[in-house]
Amino acid sequence: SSTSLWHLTDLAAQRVAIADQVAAAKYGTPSPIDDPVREQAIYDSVAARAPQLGLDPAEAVRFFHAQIEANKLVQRGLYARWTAHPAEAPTTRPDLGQIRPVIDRLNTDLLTELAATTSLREARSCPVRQLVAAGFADVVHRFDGLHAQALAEATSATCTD
Ligand SMILES: O=C(O)C(=O)C[C@]1(C(=O)O)C=C[C@@H](O)C=C1
Repeated sequence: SSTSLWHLTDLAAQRVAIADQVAAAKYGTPSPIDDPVREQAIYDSVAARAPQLGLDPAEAVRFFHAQIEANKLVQRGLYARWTAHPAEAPTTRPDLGQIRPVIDRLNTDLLTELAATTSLREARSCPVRQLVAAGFADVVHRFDGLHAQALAEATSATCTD
């Protein structure tokens, strides 16, 4: 099992960072930010894999709900930025079909690390440790305010109250 929340937090930060590519893939296309079918597929997959990792499916789904809300927070923030300042909008459009496998991999790694951090996430010290880890990740990933806010959202479901 893990001795810190760092790896889990770094994985969440990588998932927040990849939202930039997702937004660039969808911006200016008819594909909406929200894809409920894709979200449900993630929740179903997470819930199905949770028990063999010793995780409560509902708890695992709650954690991934926060990851997806964080991702959408970045996408919406970037859309607003790009609409207000078209010069900042991406000039090339990545293929969502190539980004989702990377997200799938991050989801798998997050689920594994969620299981490895169960005792840390249940500890009284969890909230302050999570706050410190997220602040460190903001610096390591050079996050701006939008991405730092998203990582705060993503890590809001780490500790089990
Ligand atoms: O895969 C997408 O289309 C995304 O926008 C990423 C993501 C996610 O965080 O996994 C976020 C919003 C969508 O509703 C579905 C999934």
